[in-house]
Parts: sequence; structure tokens; C-alpha cells
Amino acid sequence: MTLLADTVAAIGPLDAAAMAAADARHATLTKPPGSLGALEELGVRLAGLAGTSPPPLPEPAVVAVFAGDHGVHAQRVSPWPQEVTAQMVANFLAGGAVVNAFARQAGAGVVVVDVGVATPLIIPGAAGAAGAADAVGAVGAVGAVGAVGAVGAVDAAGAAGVATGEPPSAGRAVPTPGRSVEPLLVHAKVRTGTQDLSVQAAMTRDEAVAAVEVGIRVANDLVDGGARCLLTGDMGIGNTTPAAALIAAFTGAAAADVTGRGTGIDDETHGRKVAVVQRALALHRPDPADPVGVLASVGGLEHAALAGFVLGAAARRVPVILDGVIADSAALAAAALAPDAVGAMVAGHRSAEPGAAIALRHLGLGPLVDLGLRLGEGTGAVLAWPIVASAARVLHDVATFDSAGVAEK
Ligand SMILES: Cc1cc2ncn([C@H]3O[C@H](COP(=O)(O)O)[C@@H](O)[C@H]3O)c2cc1C
Ligand SMILES: O=C(O)c1cccnc1
Repeated sequence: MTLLADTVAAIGPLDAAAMAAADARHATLTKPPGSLGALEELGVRLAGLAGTSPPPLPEPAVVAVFAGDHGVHAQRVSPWPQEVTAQMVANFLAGGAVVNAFARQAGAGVVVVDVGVATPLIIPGAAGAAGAADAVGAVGAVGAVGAVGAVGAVDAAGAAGVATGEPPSAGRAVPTPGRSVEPLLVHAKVRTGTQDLSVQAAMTRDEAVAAVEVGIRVANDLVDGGARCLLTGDMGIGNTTPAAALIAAFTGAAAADVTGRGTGIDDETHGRKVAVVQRALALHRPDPADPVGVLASVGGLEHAALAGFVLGAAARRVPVILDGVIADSAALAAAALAPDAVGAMVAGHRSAEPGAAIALRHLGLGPLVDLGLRLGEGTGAVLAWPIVASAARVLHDVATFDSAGVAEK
């Protein structure tokens, strides 16, 4: 079996007995029944995922920022130059992006995964690393391809794809109590950007599977490294266009209803973007019963990797917090491949992109945070993580009416 098939086969339903136990425990705690609203449902679901009540605390957490570029950028669907993707990867590694600030505040680790950046990466602090990083990229072999270590400590042999003893792993991005970790770069480039999905398939089926498997490997490496909550992140100029096409393909919604303003585009650009999504859907007629085919025809490399990351988390029975519209579109692909994977998903926030709410409704997930964010990078997922941890902590820490001597009604 392939890694994808094995992973899908390992995903099962939530444990009903653990959920019933968590539900019963909630009723004994010193609070009016139901007073924690959505957090009670979340605590019960975390118990069902882990198979124990109370559920383990979802920590440590790591946000994995999957980066890729998009051939559809040629249709002028985003006003930003494509090079911004690679430049932001450097910014993530230098710790200067919004997601780094939020992760620092929350105590989450950051791993950046190059699954398909089109322009050369300039890695901060790595002498001569520019371009070398781009030469790396065996399909779907994260460990073997080599992760680059902490900022400023790039292993030149690793960057050139030469095995140097122990294969580096995304697991090194997992923080331990009292010790923060520098952002880490994982080289796992499947191809240098996609093709223009409005004129041809974004990628081949093999490339889509390879990208999905990159995401699975990153999830496995993080869980093996001790992570107990996975957070999704994305970076890819133009990536709200494939996200819209994926959401239309999986939900049946109209292109005009799921296509938003991304980084903040004017009316003319938005009209062109809706038409591009419509053209792609008419050209490929993506079949939601063939999720890999949908990802290959109208998706993106980071979308496919995120689908795999979600599947990997679900197979390891670790919660995965979805960020914005890119993660939501990828989650639809994951759910189409393995419907039980939804049990591991937590909707971190409701992105201002219109497709996000449509995707979440289709998945049956309610967002934890609604602050009008429309950034991506994993920012909404990182913000939601303490809420998820609080839902679990209630079932650990809160006294019962009996133990605290509080009278019941
Ligand atoms: C400086 C900068 C930082 C970002 N961080 C996330 N995105 C977000 O915006 C992009 C998607 O929007 P669109 O489809 O309109 O291009 C993605 O890279 C996404 O992660 C950024 C975009 C920019 C410009
Ligand atoms: O919802 C998101 O994550 C998002 C929205 C706009 C641009 N980039 C990402």
C-alpha cells in the first residue's frame, strides 16, 4: 500500500465511550450545564479522538506553513509579485511574519515546508544557500530530501540533498516546556509552482499524490517529535484562487459565491478572478468523488500537502486546527478521501473569504474565532490553539460539585 492509502485506512471514527464519559464528566463540574457552549462539544470531541476522558492536553503545538506558487498567477488574480512567496518564506525563517509573532505569544513551534515555491529561496543566515535550497526536491521524501535546521544553521550538505547521517525531520520544530525553538525549513519541493489551472491541469495526479504525502510525512514527523496539536498554515501568492476552485468543486457552490478578494483586490481583478475559477471548473469538470483528480486539476501544491497534513493528524488521532480558506479547501479534499478525518478537525477561525464559511458548513464545523482575519500563514489557527487547550483543560482541572462542596440545583 502507499503512504496515502495506509493513512486513509488508519483513520477511524471517534470513540463513543470516551465521548460519553467526557459528556458525563461535564455534567459533574462546578458550572451550570452547557455553560461552556461550543467548548463542551469540543472537549467531548477531543476525548473521542484520543479515546480517553479526560483527553490529553493538546500541547505542544506546531504550525506547519506549506508554501507553493501558482501558474494561475499569470491571469493577474493577485496584485502581488510571485517572488513574495519566497520572500515570505525567508521572513518566516527570520521570525518576522505575523504567524511568528502569534506563535511566539502562544508558545507554538513553526515549521515552513517548501512544497512548491517557484523562485529561489534566500535563507537568512545561510552563506551561499540561495538557490541551493531550490535544487533540492525529490518528490515526496521529506526526511531523505533533508530539512534545514534552525535559522543561520543551514547544513550545506543537507541543502544539497546529500544524506548526512540522521535524516532531519520536521519533528525538530516541536517546542519543549520552557524552551522555544527557532523556525525550521523542510525542503520537499514537488515541482516549482503549478501550471495555470485555467488553461491546463495544475499538476499531474502523481504530483498531487506526492504533495499529499509530503503533508502526511510532516504530520507524522511532528507527532513522532512529540507534537500533540497540529496547526495548518499556508503561503503562496495567488493561492486563494485554487482554494475557491476546490471549494466550488467539493461543495457544488457557484464560483461567484466562493471567490473572494484574497489579499485585497479591486473590483476589476475580482471579476477576472471569478471568471478564471469558472473557466477552470468548465474546463476540468472536477469530480468530487475523485479527490486526487480535483487537487491535480484545480488545486495547488500547498493545498494538496495541507490535505495530507490533515489526514496524517487524523490517522495519528491528534487534533488539527484549520486556519483560513486555504486550509478549509484542503480539509474538503481530506474529508472526501476519508470522511472520518473530520473528527480530528477544529475550525480555528472564520476567514473573511466567502468560501471559508461555505467550506466549514459543508464540513459541519463551527469556527472558534471570528475576528475578520484574512491573512493565512496559520495566524487564525495559532490564535485558536489556547481555546482548544482550554476545552481539554476543563475536563482535567475543574472541580466537581461533590469535591468542591458546591450545592446543585
Ligand atoms: C506580504 C504578504 C504576506 C502574506 N501572508 C499570507 N498571505 C496570504 O495571501 C496570499 C493569498 O492571497 P492572494 O490569492 O490574493 O494572492 C497567500 O500567500 C496567503 O498565505 C500573504 C500575502 C502577502 C502579500
Ligand atoms: O483565509 C485565509 O487564510 C486567507 C485569506 C486571504 C488571503 N490569504 C489567506
